[in-house]
Amino acid sequence: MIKIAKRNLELLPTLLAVIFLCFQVAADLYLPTITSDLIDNGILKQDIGYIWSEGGKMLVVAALGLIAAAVNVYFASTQAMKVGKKLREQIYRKVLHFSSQEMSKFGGSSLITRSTNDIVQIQNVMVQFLRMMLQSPIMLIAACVLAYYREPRLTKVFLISLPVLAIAVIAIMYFAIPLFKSIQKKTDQINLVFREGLTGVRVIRAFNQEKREQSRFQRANDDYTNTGIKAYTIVSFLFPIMTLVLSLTNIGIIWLGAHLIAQMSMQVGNLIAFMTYSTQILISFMMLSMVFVFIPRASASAKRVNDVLGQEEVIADPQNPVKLTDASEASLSFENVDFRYSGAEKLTLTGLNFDIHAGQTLAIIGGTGSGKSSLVNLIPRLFDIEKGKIKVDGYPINQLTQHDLHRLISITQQKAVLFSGTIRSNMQFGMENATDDQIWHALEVAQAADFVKEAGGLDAVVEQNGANFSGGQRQRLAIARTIIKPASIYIFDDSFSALDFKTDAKLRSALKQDNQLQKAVTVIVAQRISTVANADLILVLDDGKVVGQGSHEQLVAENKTYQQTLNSQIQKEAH
Ligand SMILES: Nc1ncnc2c1ncn2[C@@H]1O[C@H](COP(=O)(O)OP(=O)(O)OP(=O)(O)O)[C@@H](O)[C@H]1O
Repeated sequence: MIKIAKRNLELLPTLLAVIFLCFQVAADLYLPTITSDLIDNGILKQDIGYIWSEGGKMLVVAALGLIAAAVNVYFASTQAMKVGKKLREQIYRKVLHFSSQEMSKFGGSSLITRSTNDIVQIQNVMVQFLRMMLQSPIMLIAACVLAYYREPRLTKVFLISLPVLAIAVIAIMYFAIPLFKSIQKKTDQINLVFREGLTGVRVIRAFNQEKREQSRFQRANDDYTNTGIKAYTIVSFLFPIMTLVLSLTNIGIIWLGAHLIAQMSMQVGNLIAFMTYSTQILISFMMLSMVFVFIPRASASAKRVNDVLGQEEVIADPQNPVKLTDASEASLSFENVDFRYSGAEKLTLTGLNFDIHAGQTLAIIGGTGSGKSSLVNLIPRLFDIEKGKIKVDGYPINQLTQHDLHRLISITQQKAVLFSGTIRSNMQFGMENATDDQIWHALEVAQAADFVKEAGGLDAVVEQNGANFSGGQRQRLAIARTIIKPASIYIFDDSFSALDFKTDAKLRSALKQDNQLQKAVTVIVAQRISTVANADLILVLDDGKVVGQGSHEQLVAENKTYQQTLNSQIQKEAH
């Protein structure tokens, strides 16, 4: 919490919040003194002039206290909101740089909880800190001193009531704090189930699994609700205990005070003032204890937020990166590359060696799970290799900043991802200042122009995840976005699989004729031989190893795996 406060609170507004809080406390503490004077010197002596002047003073002090409180609330709340805003921005920025390893460490649902619910906990405690946490101790100490100064004989009552209250607060904290901490984890679980249900809603309905999913959600929801009920039930005991102690304390004070007044050794005004201070002491004590109940929950949240912000990136930029020059020509080479997913026993890819140059196409073919996507994901450094060297345009990729490396590469992932917006905004992801002509050209090459025209042109709406387009249309839009970006290496990871044979052939021939792509290296991952047959170099992958490498003709003549794949596909088509 302290770390977050230090980094994100602004000095001047925080200081102003504290200063106005002090004014408010001073006003609250001054009021009982005026009341006491008003009773002893005004009411008891029936001095109407004095009553008017002290009454006026009370009004002014109360009004000033109110204004100070309002100003304090304004600065405390705006600061807390700003801290929340900064934390959300920092988390989002950080997450955008996370590799898959870091993503899977936290999990998407937990990252959402951390950037919403956890930050709200921190915000709430920030407001409490700038109000109650500072106000309560100042008030508590000052009211104790002033009460003692008013009537030391009555302070005996506190020797019983304060320890009773302290024991009650400690007991409540002991039971409630662990529950508050676990509530955050349970929120993660609710989000996880909810998110899975939302993304898989069609599958759930198609398999008639609504009841099963509903009961899975209910379990997570019940778990969260029951923990919350338990925690707040325990905390709710604080108020009755506090009211009881407050009433008993007042009875004790009145009882003792009445004796002293009867003995003529104390004035009525003093008793009234003392009782006000006593209420202030007990309320401050309770506020302070409430804060101590909520601090652990917020500090658990702060830890969860700090864990994300402090996460070291597995894939880091080099300390002295090589600068890109315009002179370099497109090329891609793998030298003895081995790769393994973190925690995996077996190497996912072994002994990869190839070299490909501007204007050439590299195709990667292989069965499911053979390592095709893993291989292409190594090029933009989505994962780091264990051994060997990968060079893009002659630069070893680990010597470039990731920003520079990503400038050289344009990729269509296996699962086409589109963002909500318009066709134009999605295309501008590839090139920020793309003109309409450039966008239409990319759409033509990607065989997407026709359906985009039908959908209403470049301003046609794209729903979340591109849900208003078919799988094949989404793939073509993703391909167009890849093509529009000026790059040295164009990667299409199984991007043609949802296209029919005719569109696939037309698209590949348009890619070959495109000026931009002719100067670049094209990498195509595919399962269909027809998609890869025209490539300059074909890698045949099997279980992470290259079992064949060469042109289509060479592989047809010499490579068994390739021949088997070809035969099985010819037979399939014949059927
Ligand atoms: N993020 C990951 N963490 C751990 N293992 C992974 C990860 N992604 C893939 N794998 C494993 O690596 C191997 C290669 O997977 P990869 O996705 O590269 O295959 P692929 O040839 O692209 O398959 P497909 O054609 O089905 O897409 C598989 O055994 C898979 O289980």
